[in-house]
Amino acid sequence: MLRMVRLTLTEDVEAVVLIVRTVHLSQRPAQTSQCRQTDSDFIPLNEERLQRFQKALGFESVSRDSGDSNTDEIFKFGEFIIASFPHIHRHSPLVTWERVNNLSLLYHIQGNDPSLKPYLLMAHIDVVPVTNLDQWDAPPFSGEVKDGFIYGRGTIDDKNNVMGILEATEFMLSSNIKPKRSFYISFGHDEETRGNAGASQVANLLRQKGVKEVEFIVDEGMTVLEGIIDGVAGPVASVGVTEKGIVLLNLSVELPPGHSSMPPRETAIGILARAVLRLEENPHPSMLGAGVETDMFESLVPKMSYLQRVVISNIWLFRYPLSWLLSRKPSTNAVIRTVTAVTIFNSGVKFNMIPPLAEAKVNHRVHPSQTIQEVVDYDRAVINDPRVKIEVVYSMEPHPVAGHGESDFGYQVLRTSVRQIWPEAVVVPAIMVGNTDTFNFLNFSTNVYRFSPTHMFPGDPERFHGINERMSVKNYEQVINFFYHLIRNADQAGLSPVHSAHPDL
Ligand SMILES: CCCCCCCC/C=C\CCCCCCCC(=O)N[C@@H](Cc1ccccc1)C(=O)O
Ligand SMILES: [Zn+2]
Ligand SMILES: [Zn+2]
Repeated sequence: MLRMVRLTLTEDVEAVVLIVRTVHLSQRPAQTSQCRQTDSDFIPLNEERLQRFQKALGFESVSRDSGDSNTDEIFKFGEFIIASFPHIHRHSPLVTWERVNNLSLLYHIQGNDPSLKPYLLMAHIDVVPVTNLDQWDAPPFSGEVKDGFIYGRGTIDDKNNVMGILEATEFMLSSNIKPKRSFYISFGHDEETRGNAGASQVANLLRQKGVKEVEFIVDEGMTVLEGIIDGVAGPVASVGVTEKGIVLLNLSVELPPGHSSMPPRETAIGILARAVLRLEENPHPSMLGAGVETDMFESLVPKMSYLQRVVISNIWLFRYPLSWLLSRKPSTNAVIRTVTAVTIFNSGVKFNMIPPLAEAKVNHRVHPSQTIQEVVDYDRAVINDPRVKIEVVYSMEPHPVAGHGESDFGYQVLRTSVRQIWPEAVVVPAIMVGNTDTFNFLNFSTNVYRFSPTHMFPGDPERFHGINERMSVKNYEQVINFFYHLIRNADQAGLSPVHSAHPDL
């Protein structure tokens, strides 16, 4: 249906008559949720639980490169997990668990209703290395609490999710609560190198066990964002319903070496530098309006002003100014286009020698509305220099889009659980801008969600793989309770009105 709307855009600009799509987004029903109101609804972050998280952060379970990781520390972290959660690992008859490939972990928690399809919770136990040690406000493997924040590599990627899932499951089992729906937990040990020794082996093992399908999958991913999307106040829980593809390119230029006193007009370094500059100066086009990000912006409408609503309801019309606005911040830019990061640049042998070879590594994260081939073709056209050799070292197409409607059970379980922890949050489908271990499990379900219950404010996205990775003590309590609610909600057949899990949350 179409209607005419008269708008005043600014005081200087005459009122403009626009034909706009009628989207009564402001009148959409409030999102609903449910929660039991009993003592067993809330898991307090007592000293014991906080200390367990701090100890988990103490393990230097670092993955540097494929085949180059601190396997001793990863193993010890696994031992710590096994020793710290007695109901999961020893007392409960509902749980079976095993080490996979020595370092990863797989659990099965038996529900009492075999007619319900199980689901899968995922996280990873490895972390990326630490850099810029002198700029950390607390040592990165200390788990030190400073001004209400727990510091350490892994606090947001991904020991928060590992420990949150374990605390929630342990609490449930120790409270003698038996789930109706069975679930699996997979903790991979090489996510940070995209290796095939961790989650990929867990997936193989599940297949060997005869598991063909799960109801839904939740892995690390997008987060609860506050103050990060310009013009949107309050928390926005962005749930990755798809994941960007990835292309790793090797660019190289080979030219004959020689004496630096008689240099050629161009060197391999100069040619490659120009190619890299062209890539940076010609970003891939905005895909705004072509996919999930449209659903995301439309779901944000309850948090928007009238003018913003008009813009969002008519992305087809405001695509260019909106793309320009979103492009200004790396975090929002990542949502609307394929991004390009030149991550490694190598060349040169000696001060007085013309280099025989220059190489650069380019890392693209591919928007779900594009294909790997389109990205490589675009790069080739932009570089426009046959002397630059372009090789695809690794690639993965963007993931399919998971259901995110009213009748998509997994999405509704997530949405309900988020609203119990953050009652004022709007839950929106989003594109996961980084990559996860879920690619190993895409054959098990079309309902794959990438979401971490991490509450992020401006400046926080940079902490991923960065300096001063941290999580507030309050947020860690929310993480535990989010997973606890998720496990309980997965047992519910339907949805009913929202209330928060605990007055303090
Ligand atoms: C309008 C919406 C605004 C969106 C703002 C986004 C704010 C940031 C929130 C979440 C970002 C999540 C990104 C973190 C990714 C974590 C997982 C990870 O690090 N995976 C690795 C996997 C990998 C890939 C290639 C080689 C080795 C490992 C990654 O993606 O780099
Ligand atoms: Zn991660
Ligand atoms: Zn990571």
